[in-house]
Amino acid sequence: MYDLIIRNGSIVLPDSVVKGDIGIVDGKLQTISADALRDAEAERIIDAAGRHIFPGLIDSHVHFNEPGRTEWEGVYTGSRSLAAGGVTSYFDMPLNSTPPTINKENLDLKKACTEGKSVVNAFFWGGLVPENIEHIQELHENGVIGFKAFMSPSGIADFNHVDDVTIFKGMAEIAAVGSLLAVHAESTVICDQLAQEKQKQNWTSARDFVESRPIISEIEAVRRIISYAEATGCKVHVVHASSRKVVQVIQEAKERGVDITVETCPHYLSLTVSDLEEQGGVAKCCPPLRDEQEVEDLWASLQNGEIDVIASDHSPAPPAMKEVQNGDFFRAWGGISGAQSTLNILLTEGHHERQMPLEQIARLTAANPAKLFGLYPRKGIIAAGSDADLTIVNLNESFTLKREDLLYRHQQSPYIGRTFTGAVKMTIVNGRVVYEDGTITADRQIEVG
Ligand SMILES: NC(=O)NC(NC(N)=O)C(=O)[O-]
Ligand SMILES: [Zn+2]
Ligand SMILES: [Zn+2]
Repeated sequence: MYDLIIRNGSIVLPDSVVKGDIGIVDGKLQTISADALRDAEAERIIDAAGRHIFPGLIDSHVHFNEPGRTEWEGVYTGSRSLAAGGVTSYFDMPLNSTPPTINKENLDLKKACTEGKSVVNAFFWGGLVPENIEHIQELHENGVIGFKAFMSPSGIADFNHVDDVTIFKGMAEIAAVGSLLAVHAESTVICDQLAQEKQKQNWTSARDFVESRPIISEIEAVRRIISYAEATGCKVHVVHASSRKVVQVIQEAKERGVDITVETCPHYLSLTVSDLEEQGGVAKCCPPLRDEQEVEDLWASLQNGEIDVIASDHSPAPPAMKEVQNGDFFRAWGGISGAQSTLNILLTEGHHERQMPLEQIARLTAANPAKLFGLYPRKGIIAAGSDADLTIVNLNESFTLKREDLLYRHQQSPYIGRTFTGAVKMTIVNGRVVYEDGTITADRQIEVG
C-alpha cells in the first residue's frame, strides 16, 4: 500500500527521460518502475499521462528577509511562490533579514521564524563578514549549508562586505571546518570609482548604471577569489555570474584543479539592458543585466556544461524602493523578484527555443545544487530511497504571466506579460502535494534544515 502513486508520467532522470510510475511511502520515493505498480493501491493515485515529472527544484539563492524585514518578503509568501514555481527546497541568504545570519543566535532566530510557515524545505546560508570569523564554526555545526560573502557593498548596513584580509582568514577557517564560501564577486574599487565618475556628471541612466558595473569588475573579483581559493584550499561558489567571460575564468581555474563552481540566474539568460531601460527598477540587479550578445553567449556556456547551478536570486523589496526617481538608476534597490519563474524560463527559452535537454535542466536546478551542498542523493534526484520532492509539468501548456499569478509579497516581476510554454501543474514536497493547478494545498512546514 502506497501513500501516493503517480502513474504514466515521463520521469526526468539525470541522463534520460523514461515513462513510468512512481510509488511514494512516508515521504520517500519507494518504487520507480515501468510496470511494477500497475496493480498497486494507494491513498491517492495521480494520472500523469502527458506530463513530465522533474526532481523538485532546489533554489540555492533566495532572500526571504525574515526576521526583521518581512515588509519586503516573508517565509509564508516566499515559500508559496516557490511551490507554485515547482521549487521544493530553498536556501535563504544571510542578509536582508535583520539580524543577518552571522552567528548561532541569529541562525536560531531565522529557524524559529521559518518553522511552521514554509510549505517547502528550508535551508540556510551563514554570512562571512569582517566581524564574525569566530562564529564560523558554530554556524557550521548548526547546519548552515555554506557561507556567503560580498566582495562589494551589499546595500545592507548590517552586512558589511569583506576586505581582502577577512576573505583570506575567513576562507582558511571555512576550509578548516569543511564548508564552502559563496561570493558576490564584483570589485569595490572599480564599481565605486565608476559610479562616482558617472554621478559627478549626473549621468544616471540605465546604461550609465550598467557601465558603472562592467564585466571586468566581476572578472577582477573572481580572479582574486581564485587566488585565495588556491592559497587556502577553500571551496568557492561564485553566485550570479552575468557573462560567459566570467564563467570562462572559472572554467580555467576548474581545469587547473581549483575547487570552484558557478551559478547564474534566469534573468541573465532572459533579459538585457534594454529591458532595464524599458521596465525600470523591477529589472535592476547587481551585477547588472548585459547586452543581447552576452545573453546568447551565456546560453552557449550553459549548454556547454560550464555552469553548475541555476538559482533565482529572488531579492525583493517594496515597490517604492524599486522606483527609478528622476531617471536615477543608481538609487533604486538592486534585486530582481523571480522566485516563481525559474522553471518557466528554462523550459521556454532553454528547452523549447534552444533544444536544451530536460535532463540538463534537472541537473542544473536539482542534482547539481544537491551535490554541491551535501544533500545528494537524499534530494536532487528521482531515485528509490530519495525524498519525494517532485514537480509535475505540462511541457506544452502556454500561459501569459499575470501579476495576480505571483504568490510572493510584492507582485513585481520583469516577466509579467511574458508568455511561457511549460507550466507547473503540481508540486510535491516530501510526499505531500503542496501545490496543484494554481492553488496552494498545504499549509504546514515541511523541513527546516
Ligand atoms: N542585498 C541583496 O539582496 N543583494 C542582491 N542583489 C542583487 N543581486 O541585485 C545580491 O544577491 O547581490
Ligand atoms: Zn549578490
Ligand atoms: Zn542574492
